[in-house]
Amino acid sequence: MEGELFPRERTEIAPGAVHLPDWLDRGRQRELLAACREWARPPAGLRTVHTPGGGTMTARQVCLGLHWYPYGYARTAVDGDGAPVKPMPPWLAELGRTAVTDAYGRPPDEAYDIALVNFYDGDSRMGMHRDSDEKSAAPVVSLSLGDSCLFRFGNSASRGRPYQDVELRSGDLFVFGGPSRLAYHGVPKVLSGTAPAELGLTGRLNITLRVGGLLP
Ligand SMILES: O=C(O)CCC(=O)C(=O)O
Ligand SMILES: [Fe+2]
Repeated sequence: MEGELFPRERTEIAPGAVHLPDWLDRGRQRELLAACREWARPPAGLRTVHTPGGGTMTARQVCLGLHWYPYGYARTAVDGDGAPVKPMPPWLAELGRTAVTDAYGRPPDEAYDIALVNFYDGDSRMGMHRDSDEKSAAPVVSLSLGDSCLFRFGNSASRGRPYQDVELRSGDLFVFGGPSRLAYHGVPKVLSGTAPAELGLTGRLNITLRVGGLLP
């Protein structure tokens, strides 16, 4: 919703977890969307992720820099077509650095070298989980495009309460690091049909930027 009575404000959801609404302007959102469409193409393109327990993730995913699979990182799409993962573009690493600087008032110590792009259609969700396969403690940077969603941000001890639900809209930035780096989080609901019409996206894209601490 635009033109609302009170502008949405920067909010610290938990220590080290910061929501910056409307961080990307429409032009930047369009550029990112165009890039996501290219990354989603084969080889090593968008795929369905299966978990070892027999589950299927409803959000489809493509990775850059290193390929995430449940539960580790590889240089090739080991659970997809086996092709080498696409490189992390320097401009995207720079966007991660700028995001952390804006969220925390100081730049990160390390360079962003991994991106996970998740595509959610109207029925997709993501269960509560921690981003714990990275060796670096650098904050996770999350960018949202398209449909809004309910993002659930919890605690580091369990998937349950206490947690807070935040609406993430197209262009929003969410950064979680420090004491919140290993907090459980998930996406219980995508709000279908809420994407800005001029973006031309049905569904939701989320891009998380991470520092692996894994490359030599
Ligand atoms: O889609 C989101 O907002 C969260 C994605 C996420 O948690 C992940 O990729 O690990
Ligand atoms: Fe995550």
